[in-house]
Amino acid sequence: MTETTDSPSNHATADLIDAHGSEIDSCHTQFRQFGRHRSFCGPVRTVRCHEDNGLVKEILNSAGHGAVLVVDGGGSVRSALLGDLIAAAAVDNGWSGVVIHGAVRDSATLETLDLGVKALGTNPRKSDKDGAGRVDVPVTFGGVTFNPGQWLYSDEDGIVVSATQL
Ligand SMILES: O=C([O-])CC(=O)C(=O)O
Repeated sequence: MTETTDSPSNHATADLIDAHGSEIDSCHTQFRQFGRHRSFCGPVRTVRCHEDNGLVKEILNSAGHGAVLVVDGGGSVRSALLGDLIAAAAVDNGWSGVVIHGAVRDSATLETLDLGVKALGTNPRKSDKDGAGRVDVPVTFGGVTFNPGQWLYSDEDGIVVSATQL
């Protein structure tokens, strides 16, 4: 059987670490999977915010061009930074995934969406929408600094980040 070269299945994180371990970083945060896409990859965009998802909503409502939005919510699970409506907008706008160092809600619906979603956990409480935070700045968690423009590969085993597309 022939597999296409851009299939995420060719980018198992364990294989990437075995092949490129000294050049790529592996995030040690233990995320849960939420979206229907268990394997996803793409160039990194970032948001840093705290219990306010105004910027997350704005960015995921703009064209994603196959990118992965990495949201550093400071690890707070006191409110959700993503729910089903914003996630559906991300699908419509061509994002491949969202990694949230924080919480999501509407998790049953997230399971049905053609999107990769990783987050620490869930909380039904919604976040503020003041738009406080920063866009496309380096963000750090799980021993990894995620820089806009790097490539992120995610699957059931974890998340790895490379300076270039692998
Ligand atoms: O609006 C929010 O804060 C999150 C949410 O519930 C959604 O995306 O549907």
